[in-house]
Amino acid sequence: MVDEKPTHHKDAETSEFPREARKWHQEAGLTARAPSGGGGRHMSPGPSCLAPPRRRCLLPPLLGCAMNQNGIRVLLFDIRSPAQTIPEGIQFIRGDIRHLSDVEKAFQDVDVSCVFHTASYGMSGREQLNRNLIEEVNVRGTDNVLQACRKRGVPRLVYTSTCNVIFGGQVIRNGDESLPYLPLHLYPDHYSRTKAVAERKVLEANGSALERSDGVLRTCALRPAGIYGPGEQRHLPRIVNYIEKGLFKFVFGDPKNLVEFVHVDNLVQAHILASEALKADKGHIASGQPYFISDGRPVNNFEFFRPLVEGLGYTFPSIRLPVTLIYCFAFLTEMAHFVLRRLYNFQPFLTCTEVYKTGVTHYFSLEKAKKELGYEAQAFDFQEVVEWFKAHGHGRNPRSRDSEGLVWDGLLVLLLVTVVFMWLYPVILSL
Ligand SMILES: NC(=O)c1ccc[n+]([C@@H]2O[C@H](COP(=O)([O-])OP(=O)(O)OC[C@H]3O[C@@H](n4cnc5c(N)ncnc54)[C@H](O)[C@@H]3O)[C@@H](O)[C@H]2O)c1
Repeated sequence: MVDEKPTHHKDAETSEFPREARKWHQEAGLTARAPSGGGGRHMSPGPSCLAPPRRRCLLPPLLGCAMNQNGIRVLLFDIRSPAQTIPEGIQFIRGDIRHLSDVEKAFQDVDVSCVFHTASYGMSGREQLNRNLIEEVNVRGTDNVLQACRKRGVPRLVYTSTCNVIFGGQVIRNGDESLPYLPLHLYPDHYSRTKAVAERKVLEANGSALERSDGVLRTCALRPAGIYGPGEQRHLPRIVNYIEKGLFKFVFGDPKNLVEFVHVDNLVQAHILASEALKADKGHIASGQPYFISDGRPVNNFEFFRPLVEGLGYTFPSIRLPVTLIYCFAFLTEMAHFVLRRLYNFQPFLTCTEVYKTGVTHYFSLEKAKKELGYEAQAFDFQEVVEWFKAHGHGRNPRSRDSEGLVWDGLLVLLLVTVVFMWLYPVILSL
């Protein structure tokens, strides 16, 4: 994703999507503002950018929208078309980051001043198990972006990394950017491993010479916690699906285990601040630097989702299971997926990595981001997420019958008995 020279909304009127863009504006509550000249310090998406409950919480379009609102021309490069019609002033280019020719095509005939590399693959669910694709998108894709930046003389690159580049299932409390990467074999999943490899490549590319100018490429990486917001499409629909199917019957791990999340608007703000902090007038302070980004409020993973469960009219589970038991269950599910994937590529209930990410304490200090980027996390109410789901037809019907729930309860008990049995089997044999 790239931003360019400042543009005027008049230009945008002749852009590719004028009619749809107007519709999007109306749907999303977007109000076009006069361009600021492109160098604005406070480039916030603001409440008018994409107003709940209609908007979708997807980082690339929201970031593009925020930049665009400040009068900056934006090119959105993605393999998938945006779920919503994009606003005026944003041009969408379909392409595959795995193909250098696609990436280079996106840079043609434009004077790109900053690339926000947010594309990735394999973070959650069954995606996590597709190692080849994960490697190709996250590592080769990043190589292609770096190559295109150097070749086309792009001076700034902000990479959207993840806090998982230094988390391998170990307890981390208030960790900071001095924590080392893990040896590659210790990453619990291929997504985290490839994100770490890609982040290193991005940070090592800082200071490399540009082909078309005397300048150098300046890079930095943001390491967000789990992203949420109204219309988030990766984690929340899966969770709501489990809740609605009656599968959210237990929580696991110690209630004192803490993780953290970041509202998409805070993350958008962090990206904009990071791109500014790569400029000369900020002393290139972010050059070659990683930054943890979150809401700054460590919370128990399940408690974080309590407002969603209860807000949709369901009962928050009172059963609490040990992490090791759930890990065993996840391991068996992954094995079953491995064996059956060609016949039936089902969505695993939980993967081993998801058990770590949700059940083991890991949260990070925001001090560096505050000091060097000027990042300040705004507080958000989870109720807006609940309202989004309600506005999209979710929520328990009080008159609904519980028979389906009983079937799922039965299945769940059966699964747990199987797991416990398999867990105890070696112990029984050794007696
Ligand atoms: N969602 C989270 O909780 C979370 C947490 C930490 C870090 N991150 C990072 O934030 C970024 C955005 O997260 P997200 O959940 O929106 O990610 P996502 O998986 O939805 O993917 C981001 C975008 O990459 C695009 N993409 C995938 N393969 C592509 C390809 N081959 N060519 C071009 N585009 C391709 C997708 O279409 C999508 O629009 C990612 O880099 C992710 O690693 C996300």
